[in-house]
Amino acid sequence: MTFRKGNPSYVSCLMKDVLKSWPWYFTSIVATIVYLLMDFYMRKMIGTVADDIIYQKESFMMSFVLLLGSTFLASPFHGISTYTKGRMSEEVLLKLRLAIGKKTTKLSMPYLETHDSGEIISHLGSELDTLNGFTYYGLSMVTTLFVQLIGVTGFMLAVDPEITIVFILLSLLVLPFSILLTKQVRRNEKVYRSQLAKSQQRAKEGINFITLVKAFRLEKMISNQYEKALHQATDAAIKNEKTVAYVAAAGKAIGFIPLTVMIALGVFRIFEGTLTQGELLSLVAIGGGFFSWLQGTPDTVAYLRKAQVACERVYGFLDLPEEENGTETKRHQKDSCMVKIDDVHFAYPGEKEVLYGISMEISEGESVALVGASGSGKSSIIKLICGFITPDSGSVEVMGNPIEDWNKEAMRRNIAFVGQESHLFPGTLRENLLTNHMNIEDEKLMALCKRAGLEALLGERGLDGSVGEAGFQFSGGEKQRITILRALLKDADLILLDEPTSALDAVSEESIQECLRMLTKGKTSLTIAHRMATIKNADRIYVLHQGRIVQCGSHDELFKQEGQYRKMLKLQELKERVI
Ligand SMILES: Nc1ncnc2c1ncn2[C@@H]1O[C@H](COP(=O)(O)OP(=O)(O)OP(=O)(O)O)[C@@H](O)[C@H]1O
Repeated sequence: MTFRKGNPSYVSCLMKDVLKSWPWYFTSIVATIVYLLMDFYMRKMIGTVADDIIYQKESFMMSFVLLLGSTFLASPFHGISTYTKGRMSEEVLLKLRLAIGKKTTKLSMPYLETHDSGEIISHLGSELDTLNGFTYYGLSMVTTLFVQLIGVTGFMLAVDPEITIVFILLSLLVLPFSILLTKQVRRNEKVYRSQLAKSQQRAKEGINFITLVKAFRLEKMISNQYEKALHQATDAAIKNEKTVAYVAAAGKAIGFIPLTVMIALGVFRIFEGTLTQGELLSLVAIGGGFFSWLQGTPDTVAYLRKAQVACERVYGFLDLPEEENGTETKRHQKDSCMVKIDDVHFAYPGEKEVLYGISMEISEGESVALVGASGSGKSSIIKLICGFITPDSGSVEVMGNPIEDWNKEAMRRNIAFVGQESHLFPGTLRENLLTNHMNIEDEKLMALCKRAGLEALLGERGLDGSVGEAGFQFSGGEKQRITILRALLKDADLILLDEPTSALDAVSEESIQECLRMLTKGKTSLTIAHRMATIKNADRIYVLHQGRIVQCGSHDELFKQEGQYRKMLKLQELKERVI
């Protein structure tokens, strides 16, 4: 996709994309121009045939053949113009859809965490539809405007210069009038688009979190928010419809002036003997056709303004800064520290600092744990290692390379992550397990699934059975075990676990611990754990308190110290005894 960073003229970006489909675009323009010229010629010939009949000229047959010939010849060009316009629009649309999809995966995490996904859905939906309409109708109208003007002027001038000049000057009054009166359409369209996006987001939340919505009886809240956004969108759309209606009505009223003046002048000239009835008929046919086209301009200009907003929103989205990526091709430097974080300070945009001078190391093959109260910054450290967030100061090295030098996709190929919530993608069980397009024999895959306690599941649907939308058909424990197997099959060098058992009960947790042991065996791992018992065997434990590392050591070392670790352990033991 072509777009220039920071350039507000996104319409020119759309034009560049249109020009990439230049064979279709130019064919459509040429076909439209030929069609228009033939149409004007045909209109002119109507008057000539009329005069030939009135004055019983011998040229009647010839004029009649020319009139019929131009009518028949014009039609295929109209067909070619329609097809090529459609073809070009679809090509542009496909490129934009692909670019939006790709962009979504490249946006920075802070952007995705702070923006509604409804925005992205609206870019892919109604905004692209508007752009499609623009490339199909609007663009050819704008591009052929001059041909219309020149064609009309030329053909009419050939009939009668005086009437032509009066008619064209009066007709052109409609253009500035349309541009001025449709100014506020753009403002309302912006409100319409953003509120529509908001309503789509609310609807999506209602569907995605249906269990939560029903359990907490949030239906009313969600539907109120949905309705409010939808009403605001509709209000803005209605305001626009009103403006367009006023402008269209006024355009029609003003529109009759040039036509009436032309007919009056023409009749006067017929009586004067300086114009024939046929010539007036030609003038009315050409001018009338052009004028019905020009009368539609208020609608067209309003539509172009809407398309401009859609263009700004779609290309503005494509112009958003992407996740920072190193340009060098880095590889995992064996025998170097897997992770080295040195004096890192970090604050989320517009928030106060959440990490204060964090320093930690994870050597190859080590199993390291991170513990701390909720909100102490554990997940933020994982995001730092994955390159989802960038430190404000200090440095992060992953697999022997400064994180800013890594191409993030290449780096993450070496990292497997299991988070607090598991998610299955629509598709088969096999597709959910083999994310790296790797070839693994079915027997081996089945054996792993059995070890992970997924035997019953396999029996029912096999590896190629569908997991359903978002894995709704699976229990939390089953989904989490599939997620862990997915990480295991990735065969990554570094395993990051962010409380993978926090959402499960003690019984499910036990079955998952076995999967986790399979996953981390012989690998370097960093585990965030809320149950202290699960990380007792870690080589090293970092204790985080309000964004700072306050203790570091093995379980035995930390247990001997009077500190945060011991406090947390005692608190948990107490809780478990009460339970
Ligand atoms: N995207 C974000 N934007 C702004 N603040 C954030 C964001 N993500 C986390 N925070 C804040 O940063 C702090 C640390 O959050 P973090 O998720 O790292 O803590 P945590 O120790 O993993 O917590 P928990 O155990 O509850 O998951 C918290 O105060 C949190 O509110």
